[in-house]
Amino acid sequence: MIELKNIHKTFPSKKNGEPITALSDVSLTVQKGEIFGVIGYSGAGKSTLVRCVNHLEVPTSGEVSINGNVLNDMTTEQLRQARQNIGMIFQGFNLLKTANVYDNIAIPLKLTGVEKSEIKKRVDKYLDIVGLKDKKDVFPNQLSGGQKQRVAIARALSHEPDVLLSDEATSALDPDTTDSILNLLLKINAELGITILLITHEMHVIQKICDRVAVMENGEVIEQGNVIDVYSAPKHQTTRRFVNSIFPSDVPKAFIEQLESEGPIIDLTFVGTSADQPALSTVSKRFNVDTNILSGNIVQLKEHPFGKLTAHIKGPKEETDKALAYLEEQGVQVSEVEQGYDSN
Ligand SMILES: Nc1ncnc2c1ncn2[C@@H]1O[C@H](COP(=O)(O)OP(=O)(O)OP(=O)(O)O)[C@@H](O)[C@H]1O
Repeated sequence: MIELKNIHKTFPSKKNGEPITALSDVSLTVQKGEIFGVIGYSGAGKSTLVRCVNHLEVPTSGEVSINGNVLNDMTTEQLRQARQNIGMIFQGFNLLKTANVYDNIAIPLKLTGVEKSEIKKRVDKYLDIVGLKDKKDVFPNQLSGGQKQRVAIARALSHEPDVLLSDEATSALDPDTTDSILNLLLKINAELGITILLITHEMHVIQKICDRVAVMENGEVIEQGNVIDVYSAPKHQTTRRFVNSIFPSDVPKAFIEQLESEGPIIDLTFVGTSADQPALSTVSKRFNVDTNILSGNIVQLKEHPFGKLTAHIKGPKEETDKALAYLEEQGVQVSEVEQGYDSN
């Protein structure tokens, strides 16, 4: 379990001005065995946060603990040992260019005192897990970006950590390669039970593999929770922007404004099995309203379908009110789109 309590991090300003606050009172708990994602725009403080977890950045104040061991209190030697339990992968892979794949994994193991026969066993085991058994003798410049990241993952796993930190590990990869690396992280989490804390600026990464998510802005966590809850009822404006970004509306604002005079425009969010229910179609049969779908899409969250429709409900106010209440009873999240839909 990773526990961050009231973390503050400031950096001295380069021009002797005010110190830069990168993290402000951040508290997070990542449960053992889960995949936890931190999302935010550039400069939100994500990298600083993830680097505080293994004390690559030492927090200005606040406490970091892994499996109950508080990193702040540790001696240099204790911290070195604790870090072996925390693997990390990076956007830029950080491989040794002059060493082949085998040595990229073997050298760090040798430096931590692992025996030669054990090193061979581990390199073989983890190259097999990442699907690169046949690339042992190859040098990094002969590998694709996805293969380089697989080597980096094997290197991190070879220390047999409980925790894997991922700092934008798929940001430099194309969409298909990103998906294959995300599938590999899912496999590692499921089969080896490794807890994963990842940071990203891509919603796709969150929805594909994360159980829980925290949203960061200006060095603060502005919202956190189960991915399904945060996606279906985002509270903060920035979270809504992220969620809307996966459902870009192609309905012209002027058209929506024109329709609004004849009845509400609503966003309907479906979670889990209710995504398959034709709730909207029953509404026009039960009540004196006409429904018209303006746009819609369904995405797959880690385990559940999650859909959003923008629809126009046309009819007398008392009937449209009843229709909206009925939809909510059916487990559909309904929110009225006011003054035209704006995906930003
Ligand atoms: N070593 C440093 N010295 C001074 N300021 C820093 C340092 N590292 C980060 N910062 C500042 O702290 C803030 C948060 O940066 P951080 O890199 O953690 O954000 P981020 O969300 O990871 O952004 P990005 O996605 O662009 O990497 C920024 O204002 C940044 O300029």
